[in-house]
Amino acid sequence: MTPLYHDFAGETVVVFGGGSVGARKARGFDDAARVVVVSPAFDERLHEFADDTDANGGEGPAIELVRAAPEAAAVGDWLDRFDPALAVAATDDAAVNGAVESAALDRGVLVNRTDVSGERDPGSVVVPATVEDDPVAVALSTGGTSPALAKALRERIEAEIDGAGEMARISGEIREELKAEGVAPEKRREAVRRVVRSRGVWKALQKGRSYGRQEADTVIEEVLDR
Ligand SMILES: C[C@@]1(CC(=O)O)C2=NC(=C\c3[nH]c(c(CCC(=O)O)c3CC(=O)O)Cc3[nH]c(c(CC(=O)O)c3CCC(=O)O)/C=C3\N/C(=C\2)[C@@H](CCC(=O)O)[C@]3(C)CC(=O)O)/[C@H]1CCC(=O)O
Ligand SMILES: NC(=O)c1ccc[n+]([C@@H]2O[C@H](COP(=O)([O-])OP(=O)(O)OC[C@H]3O[C@@H](n4cnc5c(N)ncnc54)[C@H](O)[C@@H]3O)[C@@H](O)[C@H]2O)c1
Repeated sequence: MTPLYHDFAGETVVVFGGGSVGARKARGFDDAARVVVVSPAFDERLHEFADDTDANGGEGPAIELVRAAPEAAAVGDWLDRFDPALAVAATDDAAVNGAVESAALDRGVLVNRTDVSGERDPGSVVVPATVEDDPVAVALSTGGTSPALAKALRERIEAEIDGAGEMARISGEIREELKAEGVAPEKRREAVRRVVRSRGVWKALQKGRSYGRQEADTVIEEVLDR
């Protein structure tokens, strides 16, 4: 398994199965993609998300619900209808999940099977546990071996990367500023490395962005001997 970050903007994700797993997967993709859930019944959270018309930048419901229970042989037609970039197999019917997998693979559509772990067909993807502090994103997988461990590790990392989003913005800014000032690449790299590793800057960020930036400037002055 090779981890990648994929941009689903403007794409469709179709989730087969509207139970608790289908609801979690749909929610995971609805910020970026148009999400359609095909199922004969829907977890109550899905009704709430489907009603949340602000979530999609005001452009219609975040999640569309289609009430249907396709048989295995009909799954391909549903994929042709929605032309998704990713299909998620989250029904409680292994034959239907299997059909989602093979119909998707036939069409070159990425597929996530939620009801199997371990070895899978080429072209299928695992959905990792994720922690986000925009623009920083951490994704973690146990290769399908232990989703419960993935969740437990995700909770640890959540605490660990508190403030990382702001740190990314500040250190990115500093990098650009030092470049513009013509600071030699070696010095510039050292300054940025010291900032992202500085306990003082991380601590100051807890109080707010400007405190973090101020502390970072002190670190830079030291490195540049100014
Ligand atoms: C990370 C996360 C993302 C997400 O789903 O959004 C995710 N599972 C999460 C939680 C979770 N899932 C399960 C439990 C109960 C405890 C347990 O059984 O261990 C818990 C924990 C809980 O709920 O507390 C049960 C379970 N999961 C799978 C099976 C099928 C099987 O193993 O055969 C069964 C058994 C069903 C049964 O036997 O009934 C399969 C998969 N689940 C995966 C991802 C993929 C591998 C990820 C990896 O490589 O680690 C994979 C292979 C396929 C996929 O879905 O992509 C999400 C954490 C979200 C978070 O961060 O909180
Ligand atoms: N990946 C994970 O993290 C994870 C966690 C728990 C369970 N699972 C597995 O995922 C599957 C779903 O789990 P769940 O807890 O959401 O189950 P669930 O029973 O709550 O939901 C299954 C949904 O599939 C729908 N469905 C049934 N036949 C269908 C069809 N032909 N087409 C479309 N939808 C159909 C049902 O109406 C229901 O809404 C199970 O097979 C389970 O083994 C995976």
